[in-house]
Amino acid sequence: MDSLVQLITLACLLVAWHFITLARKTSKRSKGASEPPVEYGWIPFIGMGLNYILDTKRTLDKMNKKYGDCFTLYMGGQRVTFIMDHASFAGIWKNKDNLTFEGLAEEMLAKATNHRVAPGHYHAMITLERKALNLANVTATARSFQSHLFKVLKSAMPVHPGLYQFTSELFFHSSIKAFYGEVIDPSQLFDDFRKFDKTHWKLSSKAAQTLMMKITNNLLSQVPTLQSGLTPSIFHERLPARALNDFLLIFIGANSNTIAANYWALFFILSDKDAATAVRSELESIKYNSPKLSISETIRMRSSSQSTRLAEKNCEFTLQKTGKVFSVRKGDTVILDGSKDLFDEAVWETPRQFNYKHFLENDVRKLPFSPFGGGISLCPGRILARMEITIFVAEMMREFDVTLENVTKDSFEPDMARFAFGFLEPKNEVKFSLKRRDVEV
Ligand code: HEM
Repeated sequence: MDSLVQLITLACLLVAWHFITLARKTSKRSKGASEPPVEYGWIPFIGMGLNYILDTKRTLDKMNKKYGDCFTLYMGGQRVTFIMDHASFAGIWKNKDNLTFEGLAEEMLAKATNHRVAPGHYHAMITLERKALNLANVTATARSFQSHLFKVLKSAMPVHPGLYQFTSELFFHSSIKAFYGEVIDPSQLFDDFRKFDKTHWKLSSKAAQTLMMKITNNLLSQVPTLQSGLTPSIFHERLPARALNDFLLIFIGANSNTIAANYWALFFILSDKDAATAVRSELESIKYNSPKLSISETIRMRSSSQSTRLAEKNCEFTLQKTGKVFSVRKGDTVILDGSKDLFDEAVWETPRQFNYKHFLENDVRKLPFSPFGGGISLCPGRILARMEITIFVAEMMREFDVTLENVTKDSFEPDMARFAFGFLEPKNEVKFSLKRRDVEV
């Protein structure tokens, strides 16, 4: 009996091996001359998928060192080509007929929400969102955000174990009120949001999907008619209920990025004497240069977003730094990752250190810096995000003397878990104290 089991096991292993070898040969066979080098990894089918999920940054750095600025990783049966030369991004973004975004975005949304939008629906939603986030609406939302923030700051401040939790709660409260109006009670949403925030980068996580549905349902039950905040102008176009859910979800999800950005901006400015002095002196005037520069520098230090495209046809692109032409196949995913150039010693004076002068002394258009993506998927919330961060930092520093306690090397460490999915969170909480300043605002 034992030997029969062994025989069957051996036969199964042989058949499996045959298919694995066949699959690997097939996927390697049609490699064209100008295709980027491919890394298949050791595990059949999964390929480099596990390495990438477990430690994205390390995997990309390793591959970049091995192959240069363009390479393909075979992951979960798919070919994903990475381009790490920022100078080449503009050309990719311009090629919007061959390299598209919508299908991928629908896929990501389906994974995050467990709901597949109707074909073409994502495009309709985003078009509406772009229209809604026009300058007038964004300015009104930012003003509303400022007044809600101000109200909370004026009231008795709750005690928090650390600056990140404090920032999250304060920002979430004020931004949700700014969007959905006075009727909403953000405290009913916050705990679920934080749980979601901790898991959402694992887009296919069941827990993240359940939490997101809970948050949107809670939100919808609180704001059935959407009578105030920014939302009425958005919903003039009457979306069906399901679309409304997706829509709210995108807005809520965007908070993850902005919260982390607010935190790091405040933290970096407060822990850098020069930056803090420059920002404080400008808060008294109407000139707001230093906060803006510090925010750009914060984004450089801690954003980790990628820009993703799907190849609709076989197509070619040129790597600007080397002039080398590469091709991708129809169906391949193309990911633009600018993280390496954000720390390039040839570009930044002190690449690993917060230095707001990086943006003072350079023409931003010439820097390898596009944290909000580009082309058809350029972030529609970028202006609002920058306004909110500026307001947050300004109000905090105007209202309080904020003292960071026990700042060590560990306090500067980002948590890399969210790398490639947006702004990095801090790995460690920083204790702080607040002393109200006696100023008229
Ligand atoms: C610091 C804060 C933020 C950062 C770093 C950020 C970054 C990004 C990036 C990198 C993309 C993808 C671009 C691409 O694929 O090329 C994106 C897309 C997007 N962002 Fe943001 N974002 C932020 C805040 C916001 C806010 C506040 C909102 C909404 C109010 C928002 C809404 C969106 C939406 C809807 C998309 C998808 C666009 C599309 O599918 O065409 N983001 N963001």
